[in-house]
Amino acid sequence: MIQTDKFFAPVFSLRRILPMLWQSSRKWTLLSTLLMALEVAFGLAVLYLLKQLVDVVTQMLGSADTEGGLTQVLLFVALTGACTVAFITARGLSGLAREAQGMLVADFVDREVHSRAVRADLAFYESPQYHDTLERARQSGNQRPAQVVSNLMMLSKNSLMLAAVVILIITINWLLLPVLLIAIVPALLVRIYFTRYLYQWQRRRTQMERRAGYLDWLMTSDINAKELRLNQLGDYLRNQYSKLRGTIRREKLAITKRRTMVELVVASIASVAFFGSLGFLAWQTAEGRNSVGDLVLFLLIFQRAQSMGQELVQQLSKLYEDHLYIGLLFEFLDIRPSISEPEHPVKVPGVLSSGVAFENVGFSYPGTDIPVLRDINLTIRPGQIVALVGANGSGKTSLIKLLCRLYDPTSGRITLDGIDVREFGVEDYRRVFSVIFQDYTHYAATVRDNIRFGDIREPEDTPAVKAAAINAGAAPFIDSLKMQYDTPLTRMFDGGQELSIGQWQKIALARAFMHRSNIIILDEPTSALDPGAEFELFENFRERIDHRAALVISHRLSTVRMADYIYVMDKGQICESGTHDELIRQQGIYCELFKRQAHHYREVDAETH
Ligand SMILES: Nc1ncnc2c1ncn2[C@@H]1O[C@H](COP(=O)(O)OP(=O)(O)OP(=O)(O)O)[C@@H](O)[C@H]1O
Repeated sequence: MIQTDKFFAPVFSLRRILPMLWQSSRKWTLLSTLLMALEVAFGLAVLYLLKQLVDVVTQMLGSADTEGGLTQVLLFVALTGACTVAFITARGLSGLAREAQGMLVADFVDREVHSRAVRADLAFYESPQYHDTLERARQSGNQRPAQVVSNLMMLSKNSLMLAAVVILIITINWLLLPVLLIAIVPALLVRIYFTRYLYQWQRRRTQMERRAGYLDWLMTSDINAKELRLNQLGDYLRNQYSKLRGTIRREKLAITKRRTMVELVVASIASVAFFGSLGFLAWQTAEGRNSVGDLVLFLLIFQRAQSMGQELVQQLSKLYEDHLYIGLLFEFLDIRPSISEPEHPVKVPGVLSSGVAFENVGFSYPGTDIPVLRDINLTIRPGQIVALVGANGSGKTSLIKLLCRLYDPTSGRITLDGIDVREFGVEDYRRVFSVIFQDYTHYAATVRDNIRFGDIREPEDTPAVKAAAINAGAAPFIDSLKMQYDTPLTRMFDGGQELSIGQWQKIALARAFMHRSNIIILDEPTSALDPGAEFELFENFRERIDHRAALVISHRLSTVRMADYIYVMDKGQICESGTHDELIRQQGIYCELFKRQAHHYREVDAETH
């Protein structure tokens, strides 16, 4: 039963492929099917006419009316020629239709992959399994779905043609049939065995291929170029890369070698079978038990049957291979976000009344049982500026990820105006926030788009872009750029300009200011800003963010000081909270940190006074 299931498995994957084809290229699918049918019809007609031709010639050899026979022969030759031309035309056009269909389907598959990729949980991006699944989906290729159907059509075509040829061969001598099977079946089994073997090998080697890809990126991308040169890592990385590729190459070559040897043996057996039959038939003809016409037909047909059989074998094994690889694509397309939409989403309030609250929130990253956040209770009220302070790895960024619902808490809950955030539609809820993360993106796009991406619903010429740039302190340097807001950024494409890290950070800040959200979240927003720029930003921060609520993470306590309320985190927990003055009075971790940072400034003050 399992074997039957396996055998028909490629057909089952069709259930998912056919709707895909229909959705992506209805017209070309119909056209290529029609042309393929014509190709089969003309192909069969050619075979039939060929048989008739041989019969007429054989009859003519034994009859006195050579002239009448000759006219008939010429008629069949002309008909066979015409059908051959029609066959070639149909074959050419159906190839064209298949190619057009293939391109459309490939684009459709790409769109599907991208749609899953942009909706997948952040957790997928942060796990190696996700990268493996994506890499395999990519390996499987966006052409596969179209290939499966085209192969299936070719398979049906060749099966029909082969059936016709087999009938012709039986008319010569039925004993030739097992010989034909010997020529075809072992080759099929060998192909299928090696297709599966190679597939399993490739599955095992996904991580190795990805590592090689990663090393290639390290050696060739601009981001790493500086470090690579100064640390002289080039040769080391090249060696690592060569070693990996060497292992992959050797293993693959070993499989190919084995396959070639086995295929050689199988092909030799098929040849022996063919020449054995030829000898047998020649002997039968010499003995007068077969006509010369039969021998001619055998020579014409048997080789053709053998090559058709080989094509059939190739298509069957290709179909099997496509089925295996398309499974990888479906594996990726079946990824569903675990951050799910509620069945009846509650509308997110336009104006917040009590704000956001963490209630006894605990969290571990998926796939680990190490608690990154424990027992977090925290509130951000409308209009309030809240700061989050803590050592590296204390859980500040993780807390933001939870707040924006990039992850859901493992325990406790987060509420917005008292409602559990899981009751809101995900996208609606995320619109409450505008965020800049530490590792914000440098888009290879114009300055305008880099800012407008904060709220892509705004039109291209929105004045909000300039307003955001002014608030972020980015406007002066943007005005000095050659094409101001239309300057393309990064050196990835022609005419692009690179910015300094601090300038990029100002652009990212402007992007966060662009979106008219209720709460602005800034994760280390001033880490690359010069002290002057930082001072300017926070001097009238409340006006800059239009009296909205803000959550600011910073290691610079001079920044943190202006917050209305401060939470201090340590090892995943909130260990202190209060206003700056309250925390100083508590004489705890915050006070200690503040004193240490202030100490350096006092020293300078003392020296200069
Ligand atoms: N994707 C992840 N999967 C598993 N663990 C993670 C992941 N991201 C972070 N962590 C772990 O969670 C803990 C908290 O990390 P987090 O980035 O929240 O700290 P942070 O306070 O923002 O640190 P920093 O000040 O260095 O930015 C760390 O121990 C880190 O190793």
